[in-house]
Amino acid sequence: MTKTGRHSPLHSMFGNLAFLLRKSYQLDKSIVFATIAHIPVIVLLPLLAAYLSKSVVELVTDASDAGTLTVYVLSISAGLLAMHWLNMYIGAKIQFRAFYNRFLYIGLSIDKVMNTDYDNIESNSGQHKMDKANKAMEGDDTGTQQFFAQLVKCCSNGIGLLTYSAMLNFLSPWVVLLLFGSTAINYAVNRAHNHWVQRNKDNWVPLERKLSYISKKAGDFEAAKDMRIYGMSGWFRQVSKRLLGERLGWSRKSERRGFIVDVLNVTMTVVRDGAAYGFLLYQVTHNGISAAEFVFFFALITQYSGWLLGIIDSFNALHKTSLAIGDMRDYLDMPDRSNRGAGAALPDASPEIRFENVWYRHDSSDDATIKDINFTIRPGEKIAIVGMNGAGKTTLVKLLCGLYRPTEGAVIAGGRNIASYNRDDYYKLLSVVFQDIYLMPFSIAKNIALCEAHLIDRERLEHVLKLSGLHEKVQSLPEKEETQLLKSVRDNAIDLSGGEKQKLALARALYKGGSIIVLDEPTAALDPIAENEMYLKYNELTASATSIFISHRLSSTRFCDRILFLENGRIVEEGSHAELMALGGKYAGMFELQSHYYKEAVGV
Ligand SMILES: Nc1ncnc2c1ncn2[C@@H]1O[C@H](COP(=O)(O)OP(=O)(O)OP(=O)(O)O)[C@@H](O)[C@H]1O
Repeated sequence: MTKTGRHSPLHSMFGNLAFLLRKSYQLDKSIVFATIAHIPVIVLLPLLAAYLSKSVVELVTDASDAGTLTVYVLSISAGLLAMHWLNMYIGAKIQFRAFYNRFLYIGLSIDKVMNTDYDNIESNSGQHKMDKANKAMEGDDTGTQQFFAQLVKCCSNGIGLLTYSAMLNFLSPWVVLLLFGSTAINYAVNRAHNHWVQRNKDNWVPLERKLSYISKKAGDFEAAKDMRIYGMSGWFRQVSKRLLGERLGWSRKSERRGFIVDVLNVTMTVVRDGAAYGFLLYQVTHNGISAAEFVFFFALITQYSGWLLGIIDSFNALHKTSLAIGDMRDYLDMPDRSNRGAGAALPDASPEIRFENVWYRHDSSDDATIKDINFTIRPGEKIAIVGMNGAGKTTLVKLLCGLYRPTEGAVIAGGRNIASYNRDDYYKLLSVVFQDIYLMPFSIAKNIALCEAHLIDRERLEHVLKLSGLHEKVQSLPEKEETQLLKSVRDNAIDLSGGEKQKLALARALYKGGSIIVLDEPTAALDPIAENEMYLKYNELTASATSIFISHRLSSTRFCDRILFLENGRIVEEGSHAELMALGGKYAGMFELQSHYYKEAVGV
């Protein structure tokens, strides 16, 4: 949808600048000091040069001797050279620190993405905020890196402008008025253009996100098989071409407007300078100002337009920077609704879990995914949740984990609403194997223990490797549990098969030793022998924990104490395997359907 309506940024320009100054002062004081030191140097440099020209003309017209002239010129030139060196030194220092600062902000963004509430980054609005914020941090030309250079330019241009205005006032206030008035017009035009860009960003940021997804996926090894077998490359190219076309359409609009703004700026500058020089010549011919004064004022007027253009450019750049910083703040300030402060004490043993009238609706959906769910899992009880694809099983697990907050109702663990626990404390209770398994380019040991090598409990590691069925495989590798994973990142690494990854994820959950164990389709990729071994060991795996087992293979539910059958977000049947079979309802129907093929195969 195209949006061209006006909407104001949430943060004011000065609010954003104050934020960045304050934050940068906390993170890296030296950049703030370098910025302050750079401003007077930039203002004094051209003034010194103008003064040098004026003095030389004065000495020549006063017929001073060559010796005085040489000493004078040499000393002012030495001063100028020293100022230039200082200017370059501080400029380089600011550049380097700004680069470093940008990485500090990237660090803040990484902290945010890793720590903010899960639903903040899963939602479309959260993703959108993250994309816009990343634009303030990705690359040398972005808000967080450019801010200090632009601030230096803006302040030095501002101070230069005031100083030169005061001096040109001696020549004529009309010159100052002419120079100043025309600048105000330039500024207004540029500001309107920047606002247009900001207002319309929402039209192209989603396009860029899609384009970036396509370029990532096209080069992603994981997608390489499907790309080839399903001949997706032509289709990808078409989608990419269409998106690029839309994106270029917006670029064209923006460039066209930018071009008109540039033409206006240049025209105003030429007219302004022409009028000022004309006035100066008139003063020479009619009011008899001296040659030295002419040279001095000429230099001032020339530099004045430099300050003026500089102030327009740097103020506009600062304004752009501020908008980008506003985007970053919108993202960094995204509030967490979960409890991040002191929370209730965690239960000592495996807790009772209760869902009380729980409803959940995804932001992007009209219908609720979870509808008025009520159930209790006793401490240490083993529950199976079954149901068709999309019934809401994983959503239920995310609610239990506190990754989603119920739209209505409450999830109770250990007698308390889980919202009353500190969020990160509560996570300590949980050992979860999700369907999508996340491996990192570290050793197998680190992938299981998720900590530095010296902190790994080796006995525990060995134990969980055996329990998860991965021990034999690990022992067969030359470097055993120190074998590195992810070939796409490390040369000396290996990749695990789908089933081995699932075993590793189980080992990770067991190593953590949470008192609530949730296994979401943990056997989907296991061979029948490995699957059977896991069922046999299930009591040992989940000993002393309250556990939830989600599976489509209904044979697996027999070792659970109770089964919840979920359909369209509601629990429609509940009981032990025997009870549900006796009921002859949906569970029994599904079980019969699955076992039918096995019976047929063995001729039962
Ligand atoms: N982030 C989301 N935004 C909108 N809808 C979602 C989101 N995540 C899941 N859904 C929808 O919620 C419904 C339940 O999804 P869920 O993953 O809980 O099902 P499931 O029972 O675990 O399915 P499966 O057996 O296939 O794993 C689905 O219809 C799905 O499309």
